[in-house]
Amino acid sequence: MRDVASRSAPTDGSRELTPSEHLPALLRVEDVSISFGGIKAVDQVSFTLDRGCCGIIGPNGAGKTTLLDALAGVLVPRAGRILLDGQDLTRRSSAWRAQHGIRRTFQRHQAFGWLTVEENLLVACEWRGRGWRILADLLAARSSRRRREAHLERIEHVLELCGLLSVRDQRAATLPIGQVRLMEFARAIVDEPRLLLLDEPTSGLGPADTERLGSVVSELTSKGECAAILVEHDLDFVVGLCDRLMVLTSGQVLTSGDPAEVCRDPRVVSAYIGKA
Ligand SMILES: Nc1ncnc2c1ncn2[C@@H]1O[C@H](COP(=O)(O)OP(=O)(O)OP(=O)(O)O)[C@@H](O)[C@H]1O
Repeated sequence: MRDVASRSAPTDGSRELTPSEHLPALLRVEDVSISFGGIKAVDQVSFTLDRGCCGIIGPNGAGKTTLLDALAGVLVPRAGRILLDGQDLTRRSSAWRAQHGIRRTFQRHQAFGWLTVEENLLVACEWRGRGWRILADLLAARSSRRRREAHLERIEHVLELCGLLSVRDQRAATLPIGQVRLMEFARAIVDEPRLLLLDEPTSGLGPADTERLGSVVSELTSKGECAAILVEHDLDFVVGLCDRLMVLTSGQVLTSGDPAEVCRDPRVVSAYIGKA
């Protein structure tokens, strides 16, 4: 089965359109399959993403998290390929992918509880600083002190965006779950990712924080600073935020395209929304 989720692709998934027919897509997923024993968790899924935000919805067990795991390098597909800028990363590690601008948040939070909020973000910046961008970092800031200052400036900006300035010096373990999740989101965006993979980021957030998170994702993706894939059960949030929507059922792409149109698709209504 082939499906397409690029910003300007048609809803029937019949043809891939990228900004330039000559440039490779930011992300290309080709016939990816992942099994756990006899369970086909992801079954020949294909799509491309160049920019914007692509939402993935589907019933429990549809394969959404497994697909994100494959994109993040947590799982290796049994078949198929994943390409970033045309480069095959199917068998690359999570660390390699992170160094190349892929960031992931998890359904279950993975904070460094003993570090402060600011330190959690600093870890993300400093780690990347020792990676492939070290030369750029060295040119931008000739001493580690100056590099640290640049990171702190960026962190300050991201903490403000995410409404976390007032808790910057608090240990992550002492925060309520909503703020921990916001901090993890902040940590994922602090180092200016190219591809953001968000797994149920609104889980545990109140309405105000959900709105804040949505507006930050929208700002990042609409400016073209990064593209995002959003797995989410909150359909209103997904439809409001995403410019593409892909529906997974039993590991396969049921349909993809414009979110409002996809939600009107009778197959989606009966398989997912349940109001046929
Ligand atoms: N580590 C694992 N071992 C065995 N089976 C697994 C494993 N992870 C996922 N599965 C199975 O793979 C299928 C897809 O699971 P996955 O978690 O990707 O679905 P999902 O769409 O993210 O569901 P949810 O919305 O509940 O998070 C399910 O049948 C699940 O039970």
